[in-house]
Amino acid sequence: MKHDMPQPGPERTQVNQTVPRLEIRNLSRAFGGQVVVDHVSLKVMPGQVTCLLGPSGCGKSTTLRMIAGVEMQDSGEIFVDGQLICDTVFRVPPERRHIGLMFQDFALFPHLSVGDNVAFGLKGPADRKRARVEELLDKVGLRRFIDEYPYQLSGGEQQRVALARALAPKPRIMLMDEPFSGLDNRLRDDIRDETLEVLKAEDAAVLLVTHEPEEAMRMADEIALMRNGKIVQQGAPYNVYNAPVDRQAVAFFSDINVIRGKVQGALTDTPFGQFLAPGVPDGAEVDIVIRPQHIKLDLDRGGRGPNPTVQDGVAARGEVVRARFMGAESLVEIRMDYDGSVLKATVPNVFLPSLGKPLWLMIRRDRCFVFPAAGA
Ligand SMILES: Nc1ncnc2c1ncn2[C@@H]1O[C@H](COP(=O)(O)OP(=O)(O)OP(=O)(O)O)[C@@H](O)[C@H]1O
Repeated sequence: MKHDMPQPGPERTQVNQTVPRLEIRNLSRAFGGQVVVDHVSLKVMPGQVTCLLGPSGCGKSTTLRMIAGVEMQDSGEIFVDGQLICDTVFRVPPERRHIGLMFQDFALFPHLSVGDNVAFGLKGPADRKRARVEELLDKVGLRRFIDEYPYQLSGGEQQRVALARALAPKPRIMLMDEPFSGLDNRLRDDIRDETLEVLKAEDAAVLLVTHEPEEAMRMADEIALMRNGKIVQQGAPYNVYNAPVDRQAVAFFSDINVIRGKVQGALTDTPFGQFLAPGVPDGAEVDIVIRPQHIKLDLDRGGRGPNPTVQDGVAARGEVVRARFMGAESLVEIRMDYDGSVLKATVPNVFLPSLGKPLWLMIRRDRCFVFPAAGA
């Protein structure tokens, strides 16, 4: 098959808000018979940041490398602005894809000034190049360093120069692979916010790879949650966090508590009251999954707890087996009277109960997820 089509180029770019800037369809790749990317499909619109989020080794970087063109897929297609740039036969070479790259080891050229680093990928008359370099250094707040050398800059400043360098040729797509992982925590938050602002202003479509849920939540318009080479869920951070597809998806974002129950008549009884389990056959087990911040604690009043409510259901009693002060909150672990299991609750830091103290737990029913029991 021969594809005869014009090559993509920035000068031909027309922003079309209905055609994805980047689209991959059914991208797959195996190494030595082991499938590491398995029919991955996603779309990124201009000006949108999508985070490919997943544990180490799930195939995120391989997906990014195929889009960049430095790795070939075994099957599937890649489109930019609706035009095919790569399938298993046709392939636009990496340098003609107009894709900006920013990786963790973003190394600037040490022998070039900051200005020359940013100008590196630019073509055209010197005054136009200079204007673009100044514009970008302004955006990242580093214009004053234009004639300095990388070694004179802090890690965070170097990161911002790397961002300016990647954006200088006005890439239509930016691929970022764990770009902030070399920075310390406080600095990282600032750089993330600044980077986001610059990326939005440049209107590139951004695909950012990370294994950190906080980073994805902070940066992404859309999260694509990846596991074992597949995208298991995709959506706005709010939806992925609040309507997870399975127990593992909940656990990827936070600690979890699991209460197992047996289903009878689409309901399951628990010490916290009944839960709906629609579509689950009688006798099957379900896991009721709840995050520690959605467990409420109440004091024991001579062996009695709070009255049941519609929102929080019935209270169940337990005893504190561990309480740790975490700064903004305390993590309290409670051994439950009903089966000896230990549930975790996080509460604002003013509350730090002593060991052995009896407490009553209530769970936010609207924040519980009911899934078929894992391994059942
Ligand atoms: N060139 C290669 N040859 C053989 N195996 C590879 C190659 N590249 C990646 N792999 C394997 O493919 C799997 C996915 O790797 P990949 O780097 O895409 O994962 P990742 O999700 O980006 O992980 P990390 O966050 O640790 O970088 C891993 O098991 C890795 O060892």
